[in-house]
Amino acid sequence: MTPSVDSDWRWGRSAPASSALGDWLHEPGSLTRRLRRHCRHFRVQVLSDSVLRPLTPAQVERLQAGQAYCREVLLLCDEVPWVYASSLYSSATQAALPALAGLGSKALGELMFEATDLQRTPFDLAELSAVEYRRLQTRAGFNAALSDTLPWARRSTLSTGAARVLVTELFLPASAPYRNIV
Ligand SMILES: C=C(O[C@@H]1C=C(C(=O)O)C=C[C@H]1O)C(=O)O
Repeated sequence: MTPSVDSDWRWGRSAPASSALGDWLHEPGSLTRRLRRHCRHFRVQVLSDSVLRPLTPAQVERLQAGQAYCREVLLLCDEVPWVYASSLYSSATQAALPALAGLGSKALGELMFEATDLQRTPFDLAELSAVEYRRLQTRAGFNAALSDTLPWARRSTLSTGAARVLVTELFLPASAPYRNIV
């Protein structure tokens, strides 16, 4: 696997103030839990769950050293893709949180947000260009047509005990933030 493409997105953006988009991008709780409130049927589609190599220097810095695993999913609301998410974690995290290996179609958040000591770093935001979005779709193997607004992503590191997971979430064009739904 090549390093995850989100490492070269233009991070560090500020979300539009007092907007539905800003509200979703800064959701501190489980995104899965919030999405479920808007869907009759919610599901996780696993796109890939594999060993990632080589790591980019930025990823080595944010993760513990050693081998890294990358899980990529789509979160679907009533069969419409609303979020693309990638989760990067090291072999040390895999050892500290063995349930990560067998997640399958269970949402990562339903595991991580059970932890009473869960901590989250501040959100880093990016607005993707049409080229970056198309490149991600091609590599990750999903199709969710762009609309008239460019999609926004957030990333932060979730940690519990010795486990730490770098979670990147991209709100896809059909999702609530772009339809002024909170
Ligand atoms: C971290 C969460 O889990 C969600 C589900 C994910 C998965 O199943 O891989 C990844 C990122 C999140 O969008 C959450 O619910 O906040």
